[in-house]
Amino acid sequence: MIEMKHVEKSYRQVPVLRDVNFRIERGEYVFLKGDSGSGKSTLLKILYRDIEDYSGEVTLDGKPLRSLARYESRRIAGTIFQTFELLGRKTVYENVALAGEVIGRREDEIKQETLNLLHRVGLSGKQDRYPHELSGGEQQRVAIARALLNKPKVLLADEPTGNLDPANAEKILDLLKQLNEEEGITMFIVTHAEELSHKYQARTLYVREGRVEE
Ligand SMILES: Nc1ncnc2c1ncn2[C@@H]1O[C@H](COP(=O)(O)OP(=O)(O)OP(=O)(O)O)[C@@H](O)[C@H]1O
Repeated sequence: MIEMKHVEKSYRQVPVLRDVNFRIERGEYVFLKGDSGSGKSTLLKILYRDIEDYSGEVTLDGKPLRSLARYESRRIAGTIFQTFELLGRKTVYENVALAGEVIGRREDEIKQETLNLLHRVGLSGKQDRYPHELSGGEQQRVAIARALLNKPKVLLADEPTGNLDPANAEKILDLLKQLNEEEGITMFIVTHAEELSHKYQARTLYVREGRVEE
């Protein structure tokens, strides 16, 4: 589902990723760890097409990443972030539905799926609230619903629990695990939450000295 071969990335001649090689199969639930500044976000940014100037080969869903248009790869791989990235002037419902509107999906379909997803992530009844009227954990649930609206095969999560207290962090990781098991969505999660991630006995990759190790 995700593969990197000999991936290298430098910022102004300073190498961050030196020779990254790994493979994640469809349906896996994988954590990505590493020291601060080791290159975890950089690696994820390559996958969600925020960084295009790297060398090496990246494959997403069996296709070379470079052969896919950005919008195609972003439909295959949804994203969530530490900072949630919700639109403050839009309601919960609108934040999620917008993901369908921008790619021109039918309104009735968007409505049904948005409501289903909000229920799925535990936010039924909060659809008309604004992000600032929600807890951090709830905001991250909105972001998860938004990321899932267009049925991605992979969810790329950059520190999804970084702004949450331990109890809410655990609930978010539980939800991601549930979505992985029940919907078969491949999960690739950057996390520092050491004590929490042990609970899942998940495969863990480490970025060390510009390489990825098991
Ligand atoms: N746009 C940029 N320009 C120059 N250097 C950058 C840029 N983005 C990141 N870096 C540097 O690249 C290195 C890797 O950064 P990256 O954000 O990928 O690390 P990280 O492992 O995600 O760190 P953290 O755990 O602190 O979020 C760091 O030394 C960082 O300072």
